Amino acid sequence: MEPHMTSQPVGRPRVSVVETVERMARDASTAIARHIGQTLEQRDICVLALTGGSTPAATYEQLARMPVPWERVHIVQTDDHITDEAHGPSWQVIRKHLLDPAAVPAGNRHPMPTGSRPDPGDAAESYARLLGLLLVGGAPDVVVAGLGEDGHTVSLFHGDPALETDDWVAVTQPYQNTVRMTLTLPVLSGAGLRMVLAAGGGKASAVRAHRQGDDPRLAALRGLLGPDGTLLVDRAAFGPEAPVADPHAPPPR
Ligand SMILES: O=C1O[C@H](COP(=O)(O)O)[C@@H](O)[C@H](O)[C@H]1O
Repeated sequence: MEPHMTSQPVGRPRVSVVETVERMARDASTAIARHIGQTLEQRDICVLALTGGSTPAATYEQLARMPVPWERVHIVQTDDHITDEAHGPSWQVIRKHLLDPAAVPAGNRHPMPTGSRPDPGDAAESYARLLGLLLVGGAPDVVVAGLGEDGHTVSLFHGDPALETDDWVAVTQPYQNTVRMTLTLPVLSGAGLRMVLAAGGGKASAVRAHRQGDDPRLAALRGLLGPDGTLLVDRAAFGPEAPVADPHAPPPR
């Protein structure tokens, strides 16, 4: 078994460190499947809010191979690009690595209406109405997010008004030449399981800033994780000071 480490100095955010993206995928998919099972013991359906990007693909692939009752699991998006295509690139990642291999029923797939130009504001409102029908207690059961090299998570960018709104779904200012649709902290922060996945040395500076304190660029990450969310990183994203491995540490809860 590959080593698994946890770094949690007193008063600092919880960061779980694993050696490889494969181990990250195993730990994250195990935690997600366990949370789905626990939720379905209480209710008829479970709602996963999932991000795109490259990092969670391996997690989705492992989750797709697990014995999950997908007919009772609904998939929504945390964020995506507004494009001229029918669906944004993040939905393509979720569909390719999870929905199709797991044969998630069509009625349980809820892509953001990001192709709905020319009025993204209306599209965001319609997605918020859908969430109002699906979510119990105003939050998904599980949130899986990623981390940008500049410290953003989902599509909540430092300085963007989407960080301040009470609306559940927002349209961002242009970021790197794209406008995004994103769930916001009021809906994301209430999820029972919140995991942010970060891999590779490009994320090390953002992970270090998060561990060190209250850098304003990391406000979205802090808000999403809250006191009990997990930032799960590989050794490269943690940086050279990664703690000594504990091969017996359990996956994060
Ligand atoms: O820009 C974004 O990037 C992050 C991280 O992507 P990754 O490819 O490095 O995993 C992604 O999670 C986020 O949704 C998106 O806005």
